[in-house]
Amino acid sequence: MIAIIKGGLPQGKGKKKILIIGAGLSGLVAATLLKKAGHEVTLLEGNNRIGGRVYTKRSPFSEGNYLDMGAMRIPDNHRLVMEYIRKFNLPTNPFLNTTPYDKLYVNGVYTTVDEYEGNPDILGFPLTQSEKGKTAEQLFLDTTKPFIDAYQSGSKEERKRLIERFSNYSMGRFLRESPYGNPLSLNAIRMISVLQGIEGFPEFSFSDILTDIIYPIFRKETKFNQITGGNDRLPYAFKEGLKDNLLMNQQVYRIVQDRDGVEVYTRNGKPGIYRGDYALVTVPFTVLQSIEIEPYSSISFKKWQAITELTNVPAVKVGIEFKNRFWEEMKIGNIISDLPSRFTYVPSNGIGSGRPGVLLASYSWGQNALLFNSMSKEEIFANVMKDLEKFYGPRVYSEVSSYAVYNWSVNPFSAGCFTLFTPGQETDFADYIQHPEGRLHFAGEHTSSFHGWMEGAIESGIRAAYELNER
Ligand SMILES: Cc1cc2nc3c(=O)[nH]c(=O)nc-3n(C[C@H](O)[C@H](O)[C@H](O)COP(=O)(O)OP(=O)(O)OC[C@H]3O[C@@H](n4cnc5c(N)ncnc54)[C@H](O)[C@@H]3O)c2cc1C
Ligand SMILES: O=C(O)C(=O)Cc1ccccc1
Repeated sequence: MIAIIKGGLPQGKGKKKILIIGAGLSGLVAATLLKKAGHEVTLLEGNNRIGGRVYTKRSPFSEGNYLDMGAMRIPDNHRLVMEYIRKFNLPTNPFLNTTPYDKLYVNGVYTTVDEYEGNPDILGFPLTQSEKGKTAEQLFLDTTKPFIDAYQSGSKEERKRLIERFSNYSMGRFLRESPYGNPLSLNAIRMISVLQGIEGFPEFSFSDILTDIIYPIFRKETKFNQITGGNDRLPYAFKEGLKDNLLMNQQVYRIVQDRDGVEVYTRNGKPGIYRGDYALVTVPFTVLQSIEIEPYSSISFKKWQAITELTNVPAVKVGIEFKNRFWEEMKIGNIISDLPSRFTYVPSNGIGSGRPGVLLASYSWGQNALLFNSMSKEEIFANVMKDLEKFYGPRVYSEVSSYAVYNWSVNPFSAGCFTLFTPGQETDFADYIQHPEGRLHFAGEHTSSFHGWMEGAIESGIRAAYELNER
């Protein structure tokens, strides 16, 4: 795939007219590759911006300040993302996924991560004798390390069998039943859920949570980057090469395919009908549920099941700009809490600049994010500020200058944040998610092996472009 990013698709089997639905990263990658391979590409974007779930918010923050409301961190082993960043010569800086000053606010106890790691019982989780003195990570590894070791050292086939063996396990069930031994108490599982960030979706697939979240995000060795100036500079880097192919504000509501081609119907502004030989659907399946696809029988039973059942978990981000970067002088880094704000991240850009800074004041996902569905943006802001006062004191009220809230569940163009399997889905219909159906092809992070990452979106865009080029 790196070779395709560098050198383009191999020679195809004749020029085709290809309609691409969605100008998120997967659609932009596929459109760029197919256009370069000589095909006639039309990219239909329903929103008034490109990038989809790569969304950098600059307003209402002061000049030069921003917050990545969607994709914010890029693991340094996400080779496809890093290759495109190199290709477009985009500047990057380290993303502070952890800092030496990180803190915890859990069970009413406010302490540093260092203090907690030196004495985990400081958080007051009522653990059994054998669990006392262990961190959440140690307790988690006690029960999962045999799986992680087997998965890491296994061949592709062995990994597949391992995933199949535990396909019906949620993270919660795996930790409760501890199939490799070392059963945990429910209080230990609570400690793991809060501190390993899975409190929001313990009943989702054990293997998906492990490979998509715990392993990449909470493993200390993983280093992260971000694009300086905002991660949306990556999708916008594709725009120049697609300006004659990209149609904005074209929300697709109907797709009709027949033996000779595909017709795509859009509304917004001027309604449109677009005809092509093939169509690439990159929208999340949650959104695809509201798009008519005809004839119904042109889509297989398992694909319809995947479209209907695949989950796009909730997520809410709250960015608050403060006049001074008081967290720097107070030496307070990122914070994990069991309060509604859940995760707080200090900005990784403008460190030491003395300029106003935008705190990712709250990042919640799964069930934790659902809490905010019941609140107005003003109420969400007030709730998060209440939490921040516990971390930094009442100065937060005099220092605040602006804020922005983004609830991905109410975004009509994603209806959620990222895909996670529920138990059993991986073996039931995972193979059908990316399968072409007649003249319709499918891309997007949900069709990839990196659910919830830009890497997955890019991987799927390249895979789908290759498929279409070969038809
Ligand atoms: C809160 C959050 C945090 C994240 N954090 C990270 C992270 O730190 N690192 C990371 O690598 N990834 C992260 N991700 C995931 C990453 O953003 C996604 O995996 C990736 O951007 C998905 O790209 P995509 O092309 O698959 O889908 P999308 O970006 O969703 O693109 C789909 C496009 O289709 C358009 N569309 C939808 N419906 C229609 C319609 N009916 N007609 C026409 N167009 C339509 C949408 O507007 C959108 O532009 C995060 C995502 C979220 C939401
Ligand atoms: O880094 C993040 O914040 C993400 O959203 C990545 C991610 C991917 C899959 C599940 C949860 C989070």
